Amino acid sequence: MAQFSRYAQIVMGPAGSGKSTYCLIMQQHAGLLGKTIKIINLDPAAEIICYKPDLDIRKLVTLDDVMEETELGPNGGLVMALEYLLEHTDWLKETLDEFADDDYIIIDCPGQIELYTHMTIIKDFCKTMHELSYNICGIYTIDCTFISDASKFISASLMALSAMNQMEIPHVNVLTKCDLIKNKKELEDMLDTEPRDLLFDLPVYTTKFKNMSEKIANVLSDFNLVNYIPLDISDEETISAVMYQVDICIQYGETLEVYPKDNEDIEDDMEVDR
Ligand SMILES: Nc1nc2c(ncn2[C@@H]2O[C@H](COP(=O)(O)OP(=O)(O)OP(=O)(O)O)[C@@H](O)[C@H]2O)c(=O)[nH]1
Repeated sequence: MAQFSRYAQIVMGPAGSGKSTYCLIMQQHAGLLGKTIKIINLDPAAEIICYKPDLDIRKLVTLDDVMEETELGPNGGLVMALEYLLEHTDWLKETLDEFADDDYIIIDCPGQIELYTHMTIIKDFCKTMHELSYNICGIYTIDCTFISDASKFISASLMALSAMNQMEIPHVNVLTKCDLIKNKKELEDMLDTEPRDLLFDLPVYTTKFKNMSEKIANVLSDFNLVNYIPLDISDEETISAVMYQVDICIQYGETLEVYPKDNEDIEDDMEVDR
């Protein structure tokens, strides 16, 4: 079995779901706690990014390069650019080796979900990272409006499930943009409710689809397959809670002390120290 000495998160999710913002927020949060998080941009088509990448696929290859040199369109070109990266793991390794051994890495992926739901390219990238001793947790970002009613909840859960199933790495679903939710209690209630108990809210188009949705919701409930952690970027407590969950997933033991679950824990620790 591979021995991991370094840690990383790979951030996946639909276009515009808040992947880059998540990376920036986690980097800033770690900075406040005296930890360094390095961010890798894996999107060769990215134009404007809200953080300064520490490693950037665009320095090796851009989507425009690929499209100019081949007859491929944007989707084929994106896959080819990622394949090019995997053919140049020396470049990747060289840059990663410049990071300190205890630097934590967050990898920001492109928003084309087929990359993690039915293609193997991102999975292959994770295998390469494993070979470079990184233990990786998959973060799947879902815009909180994507689960605002029962039918959206089922669709979003199936989407997250396909990524979990395809990637086969520890996985955390993060519900992004929760700062935009006015009724936080409603969100909390929804997250506390079993998927099968959300069905009363389901619009009934045909009996066939209602039956199918019920069956899917029952499977989600029975196997406790998909859970979401809310992230409100204006609330440091929720940022800590996400980090804590990820740390547990990849057994990042040291950080359990550095990223307490919430402010009460910080205060408790201070009491003990006194
Ligand atoms: N209010 C609020 N806006 C957010 C949050 N996260 C992202 N956004 C906004 O949503 C838009 C998309 O955010 P990004 O972080 O670029 O999303 P992305 O998933 O990286 O986008 P792609 O790389 O294009 O797939 C931007 O306008 C962000 O400012 C959040 O937590 N709260």
